[in-house]
Amino acid sequence: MTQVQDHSPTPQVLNPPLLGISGLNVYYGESHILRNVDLTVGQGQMVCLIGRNGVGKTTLLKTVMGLLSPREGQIRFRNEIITRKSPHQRARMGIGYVPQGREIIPRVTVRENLLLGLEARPQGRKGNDTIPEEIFDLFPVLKTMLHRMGGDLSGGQQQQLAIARALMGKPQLLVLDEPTEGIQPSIILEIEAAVRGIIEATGISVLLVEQHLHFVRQADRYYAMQKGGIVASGATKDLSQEVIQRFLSV
Ligand SMILES: Nc1ncnc2c1ncn2[C@@H]1O[C@H](COP(=O)(O)OP(=O)(O)OP(=O)(O)O)[C@@H](O)[C@H]1O
Repeated sequence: MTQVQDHSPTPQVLNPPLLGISGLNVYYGESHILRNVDLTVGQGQMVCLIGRNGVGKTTLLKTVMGLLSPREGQIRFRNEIITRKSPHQRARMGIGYVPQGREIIPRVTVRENLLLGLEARPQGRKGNDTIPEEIFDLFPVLKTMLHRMGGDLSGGQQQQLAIARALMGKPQLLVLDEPTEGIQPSIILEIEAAVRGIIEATGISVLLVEQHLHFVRQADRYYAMQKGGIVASGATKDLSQEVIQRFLSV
């Protein structure tokens, strides 16, 4: 397997990473899915995980969120070992998650979907919670739809709602699983711009699974997966045609 040379400074040298994954091995039953995965996300960094279908990208994100338990390895967040913490604990520590398929609740309003995101705050929800204006600055379309049912929104609008809901918990790390899957090209650009806008406005970090090259290029660094292992990594500005052709379906 070719290893792509990584000449960018490792984030650990500059700062302790916000998220540090080492030696992760994850199984579904006896199927060995993730193999010795190491990955870091620095403070304020956007990191993109690329790879073909079925290589284990979603499995890795689910393990970061605590939805799957690794057989071996360690996950650190803000310098604390979180490998055995529950998804709920991780959310309250500051990891926001937008799963593949978005998981918008169809029969409650957009407003209520957004307020559910407050459950991830350490103090949970109060009776008189409101939606901060910054959410609508990032996703103006949601302001006009607050009283619509979540299920009545288009795919692109639901994706924006899912990201906005995750931001309601004020995460330090936002984990996004293929936010542009099944979404029309003009809306992909809006989502891309919003994710960049979130990083610029809040300084949070992003770990993202993505297939669209234009979006991948917005990230600072990439990790490429094959058969459950990381086989290449580096700065996205150095993404070669070879890596693009091997790991992205462009
Ligand atoms: N619940 C499950 N039980 C058993 N095997 C599973 C389960 N979910 C996923 N797998 C297998 O684990 C492997 C990795 O799947 P995963 O969804 O992590 O891949 P992926 O890279 O995210 O792909 P995609 O882009 O298609 O979502 C695949 O071989 C898949 O068939």
